[in-house]
Amino acid sequence: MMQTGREMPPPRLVLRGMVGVRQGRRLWGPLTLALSAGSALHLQGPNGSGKTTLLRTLAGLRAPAAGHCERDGEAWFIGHALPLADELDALANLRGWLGLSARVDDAVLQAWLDQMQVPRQRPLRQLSAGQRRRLALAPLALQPRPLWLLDEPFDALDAAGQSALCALAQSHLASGGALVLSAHQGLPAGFPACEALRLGPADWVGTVGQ
Ligand SMILES: Nc1ncnc2c1ncn2[C@@H]1O[C@H](COP(=O)(O)OP(=O)(O)OP(=O)(O)O)[C@@H](O)[C@H]1O
Repeated sequence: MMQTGREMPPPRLVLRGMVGVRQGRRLWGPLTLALSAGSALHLQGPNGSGKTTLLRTLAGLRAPAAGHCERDGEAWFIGHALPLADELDALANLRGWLGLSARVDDAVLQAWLDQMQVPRQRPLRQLSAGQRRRLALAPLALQPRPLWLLDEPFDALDAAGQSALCALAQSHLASGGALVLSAHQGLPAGFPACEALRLGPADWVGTVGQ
């Protein structure tokens, strides 16, 4: 059956003429784009090109120098700095992090930590970098939100951790979510298809997805 515009789901994210500036230098934009449900955007560019700045702006943690963005529903922003306490164990950290929006049963948290092989009763400072990055996948796995903003999510993850993230992304997009991510090393083979956006101080107008 032919779909009319009316029956299409709303885009998960819309940017209108958004410009990012740091220290008086234009990093990117103006960016004008719509990211549809079920679609993924891969931010590309060398160190310092403004990928983190854009992700933080999309998360609402930073104002753009011009233009604006609209999100359809809540977003998870998973960046380099995580809201985790080094002296608490993984279980206590997840209770605090996820409990800010809705309580998740301890049994569910424990089962997930075991499945991801993240030690749950050791202070976080004793975990490896990869174990911490696995922990950072918990919100994505345990609390659905329509938009994911992921800054270098594959950093420090081994092959099994990468596969877990690929599977999460597949099911997120299949259920109508959308995501924007940065990834220096390219994306693993199992990751869903992404549109690429190379950042720079130039006009970029596009639609990602239908
Ligand atoms: N807190 C800050 N104050 C001032 N300038 C900053 C700050 N954070 C980043 N910058 C500058 O903004 C520019 C973009 O940085 P950003 O971290 O967004 O780039 P990136 O593409 O994510 O880099 P990388 O690939 O190295 O992670 C850089 O020139 C950086 O020096």
